Amino acid sequence: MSYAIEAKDVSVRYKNFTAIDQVSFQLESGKIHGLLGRNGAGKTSLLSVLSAFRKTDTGNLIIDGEDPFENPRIMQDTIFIFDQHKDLEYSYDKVGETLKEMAYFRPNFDETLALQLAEKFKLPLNKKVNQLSKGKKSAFQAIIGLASRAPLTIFDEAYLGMDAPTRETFYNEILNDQEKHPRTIIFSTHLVSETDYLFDEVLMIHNGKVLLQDTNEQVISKGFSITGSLEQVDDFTKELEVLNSQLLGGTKSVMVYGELSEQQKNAANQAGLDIGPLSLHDLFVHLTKEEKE
Ligand SMILES: Nc1ncnc2c1ncn2[C@@H]1O[C@H](COP(=O)(O)OP(=O)(O)OP(=O)(O)O)[C@@H](O)[C@H]1O
Repeated sequence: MSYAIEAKDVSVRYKNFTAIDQVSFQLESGKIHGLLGRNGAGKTSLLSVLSAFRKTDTGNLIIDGEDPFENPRIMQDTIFIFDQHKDLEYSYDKVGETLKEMAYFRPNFDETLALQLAEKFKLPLNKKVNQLSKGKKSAFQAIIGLASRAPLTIFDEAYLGMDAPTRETFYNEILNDQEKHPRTIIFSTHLVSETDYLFDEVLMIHNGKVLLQDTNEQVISKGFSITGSLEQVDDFTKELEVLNSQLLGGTKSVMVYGELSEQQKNAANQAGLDIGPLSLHDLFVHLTKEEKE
C-alpha cells in the first residue's frame, strides 16, 4: 500500500475567494503528517480536496497514482474525520451496534480494536450515538477513524470537545496503531504544543499558501533562541531571519529561523551568547504572526 500524495498548483476557491492558492507539495506514504495552520489558513479547504469531497479548482492532485475525485477506489480507502456533531444528532442507533456495523462499510475495519478503544474512551455502548456528550461524540468519531485503518486517514481537528486526558489518549492510540499498521495520516491542528510529538512531517500553511514543509526534525533543527547582551545579539542576528525579540534590561533574547553553521555556533559561544532550541509551537506562532499582531 503506497498512499503517497502529490499536489501541484492546487487551488480551492469559493466563488471569488481563494482559500488555497496554487499550492504544491508531496506527502510520503506511511507517515503522520501534521497539517498546521491558524484559523482560516485553509486546512479544511485543503483536506476537502485531499479527501475527494470536492474537486480542485486548479492544478493536479494525485493520490496513490490517481486523481481522487469521484474515484471509488481512493474514496473507499480514505477516511475523513471532522466535526460531524450536527450529523450525529440524527444517529439513533446504539454506539456498540454502530461500531460493529462499520465493518460493512470499511474493508479494514477492526471491530476488536474499536471495542477496546470504546472501553478506553469510556464510551457507553448501550447509549444512542445522538445522546453522547460533545467530547464522547468526538471520541466515537476518533475510534471510527482509527479502527477503519484506512490507507489514507485524515483527522481534521478531530479532538474538538475532548478534554485534555481524552485528547492524550487519542494521540497515544494514533501512535500505537500507526506503529502496528502504518498508513498515511494527515492530522490538522493549531494545538501544536500538545501534538508535535505525533508528527513525522510538517506541512505549515498560512493564508492559503504553503509556508514550509519538511520533516518535523528538520523544521525544529532550524529554530533557535539566542540570548545575550543587546549589542552582541543584534550583531550576531543581523543577517538572520528574526521571528521575535524581547528585551529585559540590557539582555536581549531573539528567536531565529534558519540554518546555523558550526562556525556561527562557535562564534556565538565565543561572544558569550546562549543558543537554545525552539519548539514547533514557538515556530508555528511566530512564523504565522501577522504584522499588526
Ligand atoms: N463555503 C465557503 N464559502 C466561502 N468562503 C469559505 C467557505 N469555506 C471556507 N471559506 C473561507 O476559506 C478560508 C479557509 O477556511 P478553512 O475552513 O479552510 O480554514 P481552516 O484553516 O480550516 O480554519 P479553522 O482552523 O478556523 O477551522 C477562510 O477564509 C474561510 O472563511
